[in-house]
Amino acid sequence: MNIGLIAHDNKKKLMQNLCIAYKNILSKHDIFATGTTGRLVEEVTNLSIQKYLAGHLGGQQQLGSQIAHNQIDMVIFLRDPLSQMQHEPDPSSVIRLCDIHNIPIATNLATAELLIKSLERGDLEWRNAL
Ligand SMILES: O=C(CO)COP(=O)(O)O
Repeated sequence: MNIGLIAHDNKKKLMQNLCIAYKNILSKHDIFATGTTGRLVEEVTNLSIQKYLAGHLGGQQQLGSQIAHNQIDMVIFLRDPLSQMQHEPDPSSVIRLCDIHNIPIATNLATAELLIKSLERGDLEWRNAL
């Protein structure tokens, strides 16, 4: 499965901890991430991550483009609903593209954990048949 990761600045530590906790599952999949999120996760997990540009420099659009081509099977977008920075792109375009292609997307920790566990159970295998 191809997994997309992106986190607003205030959620990057949470993304690092999530990826540490589920490193063994994530390591069996191909991970794509916006630049800073990807670098920070790599630093703490040694996972190999294909990194886009930084989110505000076009990385979010690069991820969106892959989603638009239905090439991403699951997205974890840990967004900050309370204090999103001015330079941080709005998540709505990514969420919209996921909804167009029926791609599972988690925007908070609870759903992210459910999705990662579902990966391990093979619940998303139907995406291979697309
Ligand atoms: O901008 C982002 C979320 O809006 C994420 O991009 P970075 O991972 O490069 O910080």
